Amino acid sequence: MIVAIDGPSGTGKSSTSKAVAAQLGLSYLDTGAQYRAITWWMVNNGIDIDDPTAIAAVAGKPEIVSGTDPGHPTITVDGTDVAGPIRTQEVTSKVSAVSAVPEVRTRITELQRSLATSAEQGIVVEGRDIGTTVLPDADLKIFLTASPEARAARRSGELKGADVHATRAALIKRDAADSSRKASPLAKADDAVEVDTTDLTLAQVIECVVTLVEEKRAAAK
Ligand SMILES: Nc1ncnc2c1ncn2[C@@H]1O[C@H](COP(=O)(O)OP(=O)(O)OP(=O)(O)O)[C@@H](O)[C@H]1O
Ligand SMILES: Nc1ccn([C@H]2C[C@H](O)[C@@H](COP(=O)(O)O)O2)c(=O)n1
Repeated sequence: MIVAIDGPSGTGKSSTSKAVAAQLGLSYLDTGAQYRAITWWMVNNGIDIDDPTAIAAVAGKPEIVSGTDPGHPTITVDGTDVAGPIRTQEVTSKVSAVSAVPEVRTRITELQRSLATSAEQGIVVEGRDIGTTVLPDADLKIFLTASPEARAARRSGELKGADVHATRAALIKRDAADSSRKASPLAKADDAVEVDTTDLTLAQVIECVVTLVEEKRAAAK
């Protein structure tokens, strides 16, 4: 069972995917963390983020390893645990530029496909282009949405004290960059089920996705 969960930032992809995977005994892969990890490496190694040619030239250098246990997801770069550093404002503001470079996407997509095919019990993979490009044959594709207001309120709650208007503007900017890049943009696959989470609690979204997975499993028997 391969489940692809895509959508803009703050729609609940990570929280939902982790919980669904844990509940159903599946592995879990946060592909955004991989793009953040390669961005962290670029920043740490002084690569000019505004120079796609410079990024492309070194895209194959860092070794990125993702742990896929939904109860304890991990991410390392060249053996260093970067779970904390990849969530800084600096990385968040630069990740769209780095992830738009085709050589970066080719590299990370290979990693994602290899992890998905080696997950013996199945896997929930979340990101922006999983249903359209990375795993177009996924058994179930979900596209989560939510209003910018709801997403900004969720993120501001997480980043205690953050201004909700600035948070809303930042996530709209990142979504626009992720949706308009040439290489594998953020998009809903034609055969994805769209779930608008604006007025749903996280528990309701998890229940909805678990039901969709169980229906797929039953239909496959
Ligand atoms: N339905 C919901 N109702 C209320 N809060 C939610 C809901 N879904 C997620 N959240 C909260 O919103 C925040 C963002 O959720 P999450 O990180 O899962 O989103 P995401 O889509 O993975 O975002 P990103 O793509 O930016 O990583 C978290 O604090 C999470 O607990
Ligand atoms: N499949 C993916 C996943 C993520 N990205 C890029 C675009 C996002 O802005 C960034 C960080 O993702 P997040 O941690 O917020 O989920 O990574 C992508 O291009 N493709």
